[in-house]
Formats: sequence, structure tokens, C-alpha cells
Amino acid sequence: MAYKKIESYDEAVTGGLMESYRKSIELLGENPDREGLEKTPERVAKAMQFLTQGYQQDARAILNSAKFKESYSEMVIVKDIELYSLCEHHMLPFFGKAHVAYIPNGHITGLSKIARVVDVYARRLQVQERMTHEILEAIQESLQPQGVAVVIEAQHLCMMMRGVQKQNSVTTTSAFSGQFEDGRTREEFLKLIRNKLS
Ligand SMILES: Nc1nc2c(ncn2[C@@H]2O[C@H](COP(=O)(O)OP(=O)(O)OP(=O)(O)O)[C@@H](O)[C@H]2O)c(=O)[nH]1
Ligand SMILES: [Zn+2]
Repeated sequence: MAYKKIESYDEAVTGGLMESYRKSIELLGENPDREGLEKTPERVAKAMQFLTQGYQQDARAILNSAKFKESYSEMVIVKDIELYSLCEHHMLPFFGKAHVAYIPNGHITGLSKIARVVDVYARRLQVQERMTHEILEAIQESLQPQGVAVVIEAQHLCMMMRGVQKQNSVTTTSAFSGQFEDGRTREEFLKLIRNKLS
């Protein structure tokens, strides 16, 4: 998925971040004035604002912006939604996939809005467990469906590049509401997200 550039950055925020990243580069033993690093504080300041833009976005408004009356009442699953987030402990990336389902109750939403809601909560300082719940709650409150299911599978760079240094561990978190609290519905969802199309 191509990411749109943020059109305008908050000048005061960018300025403050630039100052602190310049200082960080210095403290790490590098020369912030050498050619390759000259523009780095500004780049990082903008990158970090991009990666945390979820604070400026309202998941419920996104879902409501494409909420349609519809009598379809089977499971709707959007799976393999890639996500990139930052762990709130080390501010290092964690990344993976979200699988989201809901069972409509008179209303459906635009499929892209489900993926957008994942981004709204991923682009913050997060823990995987909270993000999983926040996605569920936003969909539950906006669409008031018969149930919501969210499964997230992710790898955490803070466990790979540093710390315990485990390269292959994947963390899975899940949250279920309404009909997905029933074992059979939950099993159907879990089976469907494991199925490959081809
Ligand atoms: N539950 C949860 N923990 C996370 C997540 N992202 C990172 N962590 C963990 O947060 C914990 C922070 O633990 P601390 O002991 O305070 O930090 P630390 O000394 O850097 O820990 P190590 O990573 O074990 O070196 C670590 O165990 C991380 O693996 C997340 O999304 N959910
Ligand atoms: Zn971490």
C-alpha cells in the first residue's frame, strides 16, 4: 500500500523534535553537522509525526463516514491487513497483520474503513494488546454489530534487534465480542483467516 505524504506538519512540533533529535545524534557520538546527517533531525521529526498520526484521527468518524444500511448478516472478514506500529516501551517498530471480522446488525461499513481503523490505532505508541482492544471497541461502538473479532500477529523489533534477541517469535493477540464469544462462531472465524485463497 502506498502511503500518502502528510501534506503539512505542525511547525512547532517539527522544530521541537528536530532540536531533540539533533541532541540525540550528538549524545550518541555522531556529528549532526556532517553532510549525511545534516537533514536527519528534520527527516526523523517528520517520520515520527507520520508514524504517530493516529492521535490526530478519529476511528469512529472514519467508520461512520461510510456506514450503509444493509440487511446482510453473515460474517464479514478483512484479513491480512498489514500494520506497522511503535512499541511504547522502546519506540521501536512492531509489525505484522491484523485480521478483523464483524457480523452486521443492519449496517455495514466500507471495507477500506476497517483497514483505516487498524492504521489509526497502529500509528501511535502502542502495546499490541491495547491496540487489539481499541480496534474492536471502535467497530463495536460505531456499527453496533452482532459481534466483532480482531486477531493481530506481530513481530517486535525490540525483541529482535536488542533485549532477548529472538528472531522468529510472533506474538498473537485477540479480542472478541458478541457472537464471537460463542465457540462455534469464533472457530469459524479462526478457520477462515487461516484459509488461503489459492
Ligand atoms: N505486553 C506487551 N509487551 C511488550 C510489547 N512490546 C514490547 N513489550 C515488552 O515490554 C517489556 C518492557 O520490559 P522492561 O523490563 O521494562 O524493559 P527492558 O529492560 O528493555 O526489557 P527487555 O526487552 O526484556 O530487555 C519487554 O518485555 C518487551 O518485550 C507489547 O506490545 N505488549
Ligand atoms: Zn518494546
